[in-house]
Amino acid sequence: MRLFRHTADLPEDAHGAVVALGNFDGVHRGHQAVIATAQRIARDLGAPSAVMTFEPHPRSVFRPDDAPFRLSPFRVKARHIEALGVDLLFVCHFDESFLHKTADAFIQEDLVAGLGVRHVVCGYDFLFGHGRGGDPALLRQAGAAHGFGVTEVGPVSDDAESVYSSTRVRDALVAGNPREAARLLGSPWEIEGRVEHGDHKGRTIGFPTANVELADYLRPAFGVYAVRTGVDQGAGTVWRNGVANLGRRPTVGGTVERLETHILDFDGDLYGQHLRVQLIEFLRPERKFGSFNELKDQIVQDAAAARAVLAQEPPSEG
Ligand SMILES: Cc1cc2nc3c(=O)[nH]c(=O)nc-3n(C[C@H](O)[C@H](O)[C@H](O)COP(=O)(O)O)c2cc1C
Ligand SMILES: Nc1ncnc2c1ncn2[C@@H]1O[C@H](COP(=O)(O)OP(=O)(O)O)[C@@H](O)[C@H]1O
Repeated sequence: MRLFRHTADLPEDAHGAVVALGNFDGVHRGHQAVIATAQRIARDLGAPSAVMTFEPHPRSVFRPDDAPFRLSPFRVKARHIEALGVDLLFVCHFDESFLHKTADAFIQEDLVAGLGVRHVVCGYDFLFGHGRGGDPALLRQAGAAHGFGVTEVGPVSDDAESVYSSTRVRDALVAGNPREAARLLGSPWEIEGRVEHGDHKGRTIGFPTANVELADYLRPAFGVYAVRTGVDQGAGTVWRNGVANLGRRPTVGGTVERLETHILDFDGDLYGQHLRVQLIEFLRPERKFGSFNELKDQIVQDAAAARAVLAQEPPSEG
């Protein structure tokens, strides 16, 4: 997959694509249906398949005071989209000037003059342009005038006939239900980040933890999870079982919200490395213990519980 952070001066072979448009936060099953539709049409037309997305997420520009809500920061979103087999990824920088661009100007400048789109695919509820003035009907009109096709993908639902949405995934995670989130996403939800130094206390109780800041990530239910950890190593990602605490660590007077993972049956230096942590099952809420020793006894039990849960899980992929 080739990545472009602009829509002007594209190489000739990046023109004329079939482009799926959207924010695609989480790249859940509904998003995957939109992207798959673009890929199918691209195959039929013999054109490249593409995704156009917006970064930072428009909501963080419109409502900067909202609590963190991201399911997939850009790096993770791009990895998911690449894994689907998309040829081109276009990222529009969603800044003040982009925010003021009208829907017509976006179509004219970015889709037509910039990308020379062959066909555009979007979800039924896709709104774009200043004041959310653009919708699929406007795209269809513009397509007829400029000579590109438009396909609107209707709501995609699960067995319970509920429409897949990023909000549903967020609600499941906040409710401490990572299995439901994984069902909606098609794979376990994960947090990814660089391993940072903590207080170096974990190793003194036999449970060193690789610490990752939560940054812009949505805050799921605080507590202890059975997890899979992934480290990129040349040929691919090596997945290992782990047990993690997500929260503030009230026992040691912690204030920063972070994810701390103890990797089972592992000993190695992870500082500075990129760690992927998939939340598989919620084991218990975070608690304030009377002493560090009491916490240690609980962690021994948490590790055993995680081991039992993960022994039943299929291997992680990707
Ligand atoms: C499985 C597990 C469960 C944990 N549960 C809690 C908890 O319930 N409450 C809490 O305050 N800290 C909890 N912690 C966090 C520990 O306080 C933390 O790992 C310890 O302070 C070491 O921190 P360090 O990485 O900065 O050395 C947990 C850690 C792990 C690995
Ligand atoms: N099984 C393991 N799980 C997680 N980290 C481990 C493990 N074994 C060794 N480490 C290393 O130890 C570090 C964590 O040790 P710890 O004493 O908790 O210090 P810190 O407070 O800096 O996290 C990790 O960042 C990693 O480099």
